[in-house]
Amino acid sequence: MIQWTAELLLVNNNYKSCSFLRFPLRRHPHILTANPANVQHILKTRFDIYQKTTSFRATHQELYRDNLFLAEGGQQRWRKLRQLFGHQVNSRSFLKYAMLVTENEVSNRLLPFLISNTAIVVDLHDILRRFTYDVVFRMVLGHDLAYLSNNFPQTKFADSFEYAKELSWMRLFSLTWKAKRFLNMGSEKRLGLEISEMREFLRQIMRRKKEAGRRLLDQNINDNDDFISGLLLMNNNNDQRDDDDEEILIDASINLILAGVETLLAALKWFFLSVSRNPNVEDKIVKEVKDERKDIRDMIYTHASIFESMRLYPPVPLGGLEATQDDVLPDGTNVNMGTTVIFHTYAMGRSPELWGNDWPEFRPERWLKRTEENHETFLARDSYTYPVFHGGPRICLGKEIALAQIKTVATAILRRFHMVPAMEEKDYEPLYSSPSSDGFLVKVVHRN
Ligand code: HEM
Repeated sequence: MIQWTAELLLVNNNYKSCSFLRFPLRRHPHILTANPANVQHILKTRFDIYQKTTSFRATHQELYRDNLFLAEGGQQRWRKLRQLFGHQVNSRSFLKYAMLVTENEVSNRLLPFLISNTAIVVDLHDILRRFTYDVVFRMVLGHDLAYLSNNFPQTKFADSFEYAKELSWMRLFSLTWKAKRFLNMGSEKRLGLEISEMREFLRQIMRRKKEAGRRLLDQNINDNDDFISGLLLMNNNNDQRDDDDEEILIDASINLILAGVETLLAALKWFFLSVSRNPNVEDKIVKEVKDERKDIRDMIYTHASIFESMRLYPPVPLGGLEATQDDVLPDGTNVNMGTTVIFHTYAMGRSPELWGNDWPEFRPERWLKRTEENHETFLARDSYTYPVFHGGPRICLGKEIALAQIKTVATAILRRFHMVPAMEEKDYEPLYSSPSSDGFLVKVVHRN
């Protein structure tokens, strides 16, 4: 679906929006676009009249509930939640904590795991999936899931989380989900059970956090700067919190875990895949990350390579927003109220008009420029030409953290290991952490 809609846009319709794509049996028409001016229009200029789609909100209501992701942009509730999340996510203590957790998980779990599994074929997708759960869960709740380990443990939370996500998505393609929900049967019954399990797991952690009076959950690391502890701290009367507050904190955790796990996993997975397919790029990254004089922030070639892999393989390939009023896009396309405008991030990353005829090449150099003093610097693009992290008032809140985390993992791994793909090239598959994913098989080889 991602590939053929991208071709539809880039090959048949070139640069214009196409409004003929109507999904059968759906009441609302969809417009596809790969035009940065249109993207800027819906994400920023007319932000107030473009909302999360009615179908997405209906199908994902039980999973996200009335929290940041589904709250309508422009409305008071979203603004309040955005401010609350933003205050916490962008605080210095949280950033520091997020990086401490990432470094800790890399050195204590990921690297030892890879060391004990060198020279055999492993599924990097599964390893990174477990790793990202551990990192994000700890960042959000200060709790150690211990999901990445040599005995590949099951974790009820991750299983329920992934089923709940998949079943919510499947509703978009089902004509009978509302009837099944009413009758509480089949996939709807299962969805209800998985969400309850997930929430109960989080509820127990919340209670332990409160009971412990925010004592450290993990003695190895200062685990009280996590996202939820920060929110609890904002309210001095923790003990007075009632069950409603507890449910809101559970909603907030689910929203942040959903935002972080899949995207980080997809970004890491496709980064390693792209690098392993491009030995010239890998050599340059290795040279940079092995240079002991360089701080991680100065590793701009690695930084550029991360942006380049997300250009070709964006963790979130499409963004769709529904018009709440009639409108006209900058390229002249009429948008009737109720129409969903989909901006195609994946297609945009493959557009010759935006990236030149060498767009299929994995070439981090396109993100670098030389200054007059002959220094190489990073050449950023605006977030409407490169909407990988969304753009406008609703831009990804975790962008800076995510980039620092990807860089930390990338440098730690590539400094020591070379990943040799042990499977045929596969197509881009945007179901990032689906339990049914057939993985990314590699042989982990020690450098030197
Ligand atoms: C490479 C990694 C990441 C990418 C590519 C990414 C991309 C995105 C995108 C495209 C959106 C908009 C989604 C939508 O509204 O439909 C978004 C929103 C968001 N992201 Fe990220 N994200 C990443 C990592 C993270 C991480 C690690 C966190 C958590 C710390 C995070 C937190 C959020 C939040 C809270 C929102 C919702 C913002 C709002 O609705 O106001 N993201 N992200």
